[in-house]
Amino acid sequence: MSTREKGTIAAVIVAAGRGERAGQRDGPKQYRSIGGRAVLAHTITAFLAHPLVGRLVVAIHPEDEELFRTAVCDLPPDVVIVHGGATRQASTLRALKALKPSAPGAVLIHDGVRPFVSEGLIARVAAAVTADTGALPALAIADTLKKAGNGGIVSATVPRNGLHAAQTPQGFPFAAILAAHRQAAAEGRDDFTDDSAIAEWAGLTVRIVEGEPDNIKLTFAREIVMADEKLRMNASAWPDVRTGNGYDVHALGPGDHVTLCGVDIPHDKALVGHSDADVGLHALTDALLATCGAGDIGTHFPPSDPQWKGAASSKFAAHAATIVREKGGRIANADVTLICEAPKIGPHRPAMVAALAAALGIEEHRVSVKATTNEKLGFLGRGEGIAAIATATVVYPGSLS
Ligand SMILES: Nc1ccn([C@@H]2O[C@H](COP(=O)(O)OP(=O)(O)OP(=O)(O)O)[C@@H](O)[C@H]2O)c(=O)n1
Ligand SMILES: C[C@](O)(CO)[C@H](O)COP(=O)(O)O
Repeated sequence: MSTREKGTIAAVIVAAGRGERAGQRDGPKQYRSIGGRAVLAHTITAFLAHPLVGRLVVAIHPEDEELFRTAVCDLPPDVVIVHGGATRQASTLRALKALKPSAPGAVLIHDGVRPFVSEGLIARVAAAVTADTGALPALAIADTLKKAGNGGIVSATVPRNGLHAAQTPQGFPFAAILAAHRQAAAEGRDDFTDDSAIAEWAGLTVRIVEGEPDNIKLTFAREIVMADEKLRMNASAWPDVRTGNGYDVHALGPGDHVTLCGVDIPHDKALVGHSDADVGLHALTDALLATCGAGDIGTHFPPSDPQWKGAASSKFAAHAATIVREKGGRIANADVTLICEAPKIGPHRPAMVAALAAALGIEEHRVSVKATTNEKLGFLGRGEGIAAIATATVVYPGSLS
């Protein structure tokens, strides 16, 4: 058993198959919707949200680029996408090669079509990988096993003692599994249905850890239907939707432009602040952090820290969005209201929406920017400053603790 630090394990998700056994009328199974999201989006979220997982590589089919972009639209930029090969084995090797430059100590290899992988299972497999041992989650066979001959006639009852059904994620010391895959490819072996089989063939010890009955592989159409029903039932039982709000104000001083919601607008004054003083992005950063009790902007970017002097505030909002995602959250809506007498916000609204969506890694239809004056009342009305309020709505899986 090994103790692992946060973010030190790499993961490969193979999702380049054609899903022939599930039927292809509705497209490849990894992009079919279960509980309102693509199967693969659920799987990727489970790994991105896991504290131990640092690097992530996803193997997709070259023809699925568009499907992938639509299904998994808020992917952090450091996730690597590779094109898979003709077999699961070939797809895995391509993904492992993409990980080589980052030289992780250990890697978990998972089927894109096992969307119910749990945080506990990922942790259990990761903990069982050592410098010279792989780890395989598996369940002891519960049914009596029959061998059938011609015409479905039973030819033998196979003793089930010691037999297990293999699951993923399977974990390995990275260099050893990459070498084993390379050796298998060099020797023309393309018949391995899982990575443990390749490791075993190459002489690496693989230890079984307890798998999970819920961690099913969606192989046939009926399993996709059942997965959808299960998620819909869970969601109607308790959707964990959280809202957070934020407020910020900065004084106006000498200058020739203001930066609001990521957009530079010519003005006869400038906002005064340690960073670029973008009140819209500051309020939104606080709103996002508030959805998961992660403090406020000052907790993460103290004004006393010289590295944030003049910083683009999009960095702050992007960091808050990463924290939300690490906790498994999906940003459903981000809403900012700017309060000022001038400059006029309307003409810049589309650019602001685009800038906020890009900073948070979400679609533009989830972003709203509004503006109002303060009816010439108070310090805002006298043009001494600009304020912003923001509301963020985030959907977290299960109950956030
Ligand atoms: N050339 C391939 C074949 C499979 N896979 C992935 O390996 C996992 C194994 O699941 P499986 O049910 O075998 O997927 P398919 O090969 O797509 O299914 P089928 O055999 O029914 O066509 C899936 O996530 C699949 O996308 C892959 O990345 N590249
Ligand atoms: C890797 C795997 O999911 C472990 O159970 C399985 O071996 C994939 O095999 P399949 O033949 O492609 O279903």
